[in-house]
Amino acid sequence: MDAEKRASVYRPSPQDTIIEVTDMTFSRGSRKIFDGVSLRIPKGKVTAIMGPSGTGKTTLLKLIGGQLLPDSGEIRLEGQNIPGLSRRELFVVRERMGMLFQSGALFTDMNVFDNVAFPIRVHTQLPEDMIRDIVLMKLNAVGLRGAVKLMPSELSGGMARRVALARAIALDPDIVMYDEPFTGQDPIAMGVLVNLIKRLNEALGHSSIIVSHDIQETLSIADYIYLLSDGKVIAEGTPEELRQVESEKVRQFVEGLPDGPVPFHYPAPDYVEQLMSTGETR
Ligand SMILES: Nc1ncnc2c1ncn2[C@@H]1O[C@H](COP(=O)(O)OP(=O)(O)OP(=O)(O)O)[C@@H](O)[C@H]1O
Repeated sequence: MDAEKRASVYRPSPQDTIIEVTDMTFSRGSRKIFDGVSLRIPKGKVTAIMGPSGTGKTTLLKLIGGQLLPDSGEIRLEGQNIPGLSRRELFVVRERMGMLFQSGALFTDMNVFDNVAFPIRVHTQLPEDMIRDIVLMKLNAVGLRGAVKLMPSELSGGMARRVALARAIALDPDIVMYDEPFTGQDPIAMGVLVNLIKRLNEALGHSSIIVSHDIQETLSIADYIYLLSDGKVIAEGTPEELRQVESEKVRQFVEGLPDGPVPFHYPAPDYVEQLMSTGETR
């Protein structure tokens, strides 16, 4: 890339950063998941964290949310180091984070209204009439105000995901984290969610972080992407930039190829030897 082009390329700067991860390491047993990762999540934008399966994308969201502690390094939310916070401080910081996890199902014994009201009731002392207005506003934003009285069992998969999204934004978070938001959705529901995530990001001004395997959908709404592999950031940039990177590893990923420099198989002993051996496999 020539100097003039490079100068015009967008990079998150310290001024527009909401989360800064610096030289972070994290291991699970003897397996190093992160080996000195540094990245910035820009304010008000949609940032995608992508990479091969098992590379630690969900783990990164949990580290940012303070559910896991890194072995070393910093994870700063506008200056506050999340791993260094007390439980009480973390509770307050979490009000600023909305999370939409794939497994984060709705409470099945509560109707749509109570599901969305739940975090407001836990985190605030607001009177019920104000809670009602907020819940209706959030449901309206995801197009489901009319579903307010339904039980989760009466919703389609796409509707349930949108109610979960209304719940994730109930407290007007500064950051919304999405873990595989499109998984299991039919193409129409997926398109609705893709648009919704982008629209809400623009309308509400929060910063979105998306972890997803749905490469084309994610690239279509991401402002900035970090590609993780082997415990590190191996590429970053706008969707256009990543599409132009020539590294085979990046190409394999951006083009969604099942195999390439990043192997399909999780590291394993030799297959034939394992089948022939009588040793422990479980
Ligand atoms: N609770 C846990 N205990 C031990 N190891 C775990 C645990 N959760 C995840 N891991 C391991 O940590 C690594 C990273 O997992 P993680 O779920 O963050 O990956 P990912 O990139 O989100 O994967 P995928 O794209 O398949 O969802 C994997 O090797 C996984 O086996």
